[in-house]
Amino acid sequence: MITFSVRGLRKSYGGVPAVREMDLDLRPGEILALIGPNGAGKSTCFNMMTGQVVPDAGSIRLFGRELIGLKPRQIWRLGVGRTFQITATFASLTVLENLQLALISHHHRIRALLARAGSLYRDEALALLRLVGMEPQADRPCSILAYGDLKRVELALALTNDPKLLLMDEPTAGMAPRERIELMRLVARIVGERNICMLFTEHDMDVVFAHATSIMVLNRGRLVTRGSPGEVRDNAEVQAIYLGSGAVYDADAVKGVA
Ligand SMILES: Nc1ncnc2c1ncn2[C@@H]1O[C@H](COP(=O)(O)OP(=O)(O)OP(=O)(O)O)[C@@H](O)[C@H]1O
Repeated sequence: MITFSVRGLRKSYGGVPAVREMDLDLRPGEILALIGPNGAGKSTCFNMMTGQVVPDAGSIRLFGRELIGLKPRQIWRLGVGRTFQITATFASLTVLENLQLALISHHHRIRALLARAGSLYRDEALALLRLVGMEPQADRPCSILAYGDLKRVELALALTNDPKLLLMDEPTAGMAPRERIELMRLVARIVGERNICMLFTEHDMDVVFAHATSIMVLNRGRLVTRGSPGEVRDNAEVQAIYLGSGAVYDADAVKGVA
């Protein structure tokens, strides 16, 4: 069964192609890394999938339903969850309140918010915080959280719409190596348990090769290759792109992956 499929996706800015003819399929349980040097087109792909950028051509389907033409909010409601490179929580609200707010929005209950704010979706919010290991910090303001903890709150926020596809834009950026491993293990567990699929961009090759089940490489808007971590590691064009771009491509990062 295919959860998410993209065909012939294209986007140019001022006549300059940012993404040319992108195709991909995602199945439940799959964790696909979208990698490539700066300017390869990764963010543009992401933004088209979430409805923030309108493609010039192509098709983006979730369970066969066309997403192009829908507003970001409609796409979110259909089950595409997203985290951002920059953490996007309300700093003055507590961890629990942030989760409740997202759940209130998901259940179309913003108007009821003023009347019964404190108790709305509290149990559901606590369950999601438990899932990401943040329940003990539920009552702390987000502004005083450690960065890694904030990323886990963000992951919980991305799960409030019960996503079938989770999009994560550089999920581990700014995190310490140990925190990166922990976050990605948590994500992999959630993807497995909920039988959903995940697509992520990432500059850290340690994270990509350790956690992706498949990898897609873009360069200047063009698909270079797609395959298992082992296949991508051995691809001569991929090695040339990374060595030529000056981007970090640490051969040790992929040792033992085949
Ligand atoms: N809003 C925009 N207007 C004009 N050009 C854009 C716009 N957004 C992206 N581009 C161009 O499209 C190309 C792809 O950019 P994109 O941000 O998708 O790449 P990326 O792979 O995400 O890069 P990075 O790793 O640096 O985030 C680049 O040449 C970029 O300059």
